Amino acid sequence: MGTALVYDEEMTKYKLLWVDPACKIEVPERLTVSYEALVKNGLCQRCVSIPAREATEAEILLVHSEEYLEGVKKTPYMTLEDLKEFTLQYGDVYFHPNIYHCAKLAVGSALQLCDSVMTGKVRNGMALVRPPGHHSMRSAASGFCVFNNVAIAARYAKQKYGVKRVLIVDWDVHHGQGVQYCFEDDPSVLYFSWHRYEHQKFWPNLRESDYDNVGKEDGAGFNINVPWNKVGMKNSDYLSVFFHLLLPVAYEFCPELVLVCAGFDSAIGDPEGEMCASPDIFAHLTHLLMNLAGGKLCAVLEGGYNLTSLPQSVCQTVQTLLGDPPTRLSDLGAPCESALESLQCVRSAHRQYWSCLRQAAGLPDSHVSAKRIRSAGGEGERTEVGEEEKSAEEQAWPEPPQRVSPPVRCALVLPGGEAPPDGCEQISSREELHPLMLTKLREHFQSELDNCSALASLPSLMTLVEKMEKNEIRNGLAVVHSVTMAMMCVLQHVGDAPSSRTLVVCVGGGSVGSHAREDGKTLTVQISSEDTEKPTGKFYVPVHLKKGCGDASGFMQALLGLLLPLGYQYNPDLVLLVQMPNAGVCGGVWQQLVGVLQGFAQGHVLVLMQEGEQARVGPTASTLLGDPAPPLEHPLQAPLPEDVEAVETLRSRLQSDWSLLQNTGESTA
Ligand SMILES: COCC(O)(O)CCCCCNCCCN
Ligand SMILES: [Zn+2]
Repeated sequence: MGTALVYDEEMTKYKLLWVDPACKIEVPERLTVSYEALVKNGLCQRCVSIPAREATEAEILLVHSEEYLEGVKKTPYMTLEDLKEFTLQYGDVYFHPNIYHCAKLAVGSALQLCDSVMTGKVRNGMALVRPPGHHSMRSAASGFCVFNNVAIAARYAKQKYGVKRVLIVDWDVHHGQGVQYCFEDDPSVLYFSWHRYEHQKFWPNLRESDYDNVGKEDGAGFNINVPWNKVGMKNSDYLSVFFHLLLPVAYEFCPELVLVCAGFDSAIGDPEGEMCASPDIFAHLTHLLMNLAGGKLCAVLEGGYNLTSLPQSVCQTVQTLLGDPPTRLSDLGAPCESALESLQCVRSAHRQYWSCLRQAAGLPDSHVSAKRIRSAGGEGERTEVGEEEKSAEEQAWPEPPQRVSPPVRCALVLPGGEAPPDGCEQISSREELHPLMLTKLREHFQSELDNCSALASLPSLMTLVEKMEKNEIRNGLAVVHSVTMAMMCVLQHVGDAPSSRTLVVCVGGGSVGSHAREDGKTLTVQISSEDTEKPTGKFYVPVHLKKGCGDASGFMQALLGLLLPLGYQYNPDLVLLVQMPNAGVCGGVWQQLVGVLQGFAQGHVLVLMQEGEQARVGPTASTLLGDPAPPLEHPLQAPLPEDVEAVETLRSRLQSDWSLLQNTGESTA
């Protein structure tokens, strides 16, 4: 299934007609440079083009009041003076004779996108629209917004398709107060927003944009505000909030549709955000949301005012929606102190609503200290010399690297005679194993080697690895006689390269062999129900879950809160995912794991399975081919206290080596 792109150049045909410093950044060129970049990068042509349409009045009234609509309806016929007069009643917004028409097209574009995804015409998509929407309220325009495109789309999806749970992720750098007001008492719509806040000193300067606004009445817990109290937030700050807050809650919420208020003023260079995240961060934010809701994701443009970083960010988002592998993010450091304080405040404010946030017993309740932080204005900040002097416009950043999709997406090594699933290539080679490799294997696997079939698939496996190294193949799956033998072969082969870094993920118990050396060429994370005898080290992380991989919530907690931060910070060039014999991992979680891991190493994921576990070849191959993992069962049970304890213990032990594991501020230590 494809990716929809909804765009109509009519929405470029309105602009600011008078002097207003607050509004001059919202220009038609925002849309044209974004669309032209999609065309230039050949992305537009790969999308399914869906026409915009005008929203009907009934659709607009899903969110807005009659009197507000009646007022806006008059603007096409207003003189310039009347338009100015009409505008004065609202904040940081302007009207134009054609803006009502464009606002209806913006809503209609979001609804067209929604229809295309909900009817299965496409898997996901993006609507490039203006005027944006997330600030507009039931009876008021605000912040360049006239109608609340995404809020209307959420109500529309619930009404027309009976969607029971909608997740709205607002990564725009401003708080979408219009969306918050719309759904704050509604438990069927989970609204998540991060936003520049600076202790209420930043627009729209609302007390209710702070982290302690968790929603009201039945909606308590379903409104998540992450205030950025400092500018200069980076990729690691954004990813930390995804790993330690948004993703665990999103998986527990188990949405049937994901809507993104895709504002790109949170990227580097933007005059509004003054943040420092690179445009390719949106490739990863999109990727991390794509396995929710069976992949049903609708991204609707909100803000973004730097005409260089905006199109780059739009292209990064669309390219991920199309299934291209995200770029590798290098030198991800620790989240900054201010981000950690905000993260900790939000987690503690929401702990009572989400079982995934239930911390290990006994950890200090950080709420009180957070109050102190808020009043004190949060000292102790990122003070790289020189960053302050540069204005947003003066910021420089590298063009995001090309994201090339290898000619073959997925290749399989299967036991003799088996046919590969549709869409996959099969690899079988008759070459002999390299003598040195044979010697190495004899050292460790004398007994197995007597069984001649033990070596059968290894030459093919080596060929597969070589093709991945040459980027001829993106990912692969091998069904072998012995996964530990195959693992050693692969690591022996890739280990020769000087700078190779392999993330080894072992699902299930059993010895992972001596490869887990401490030279940094591998980082092994083993998730199982066994207490492995190997001690935890910086490069060997045994995650002991009471029910091993059989318990979805424990596994997801380990995946999101441990494996993802470790993997992103390690930044491997290959991911080796090993299903140990009799791992007992439940299907849904396995496919989530296969899906999420493809965000690393430009998608170079190699899955090893043992003969006899063939049942999983089909589902694994479909996820490797880019099909979204099916949703986990709803509701996700609360993680076992022992599992919470185990993950927390590992995090506190490892976070000095792996700072992306941090999710609490020092200030409460
Ligand atoms: C949904 O609209 C997208 C948006 O969130 O980017 C709108 C921002 C309005 C910003 C209003 N203050 C501007 C002050 C000028 N420095
Ligand atoms: Zn914004």
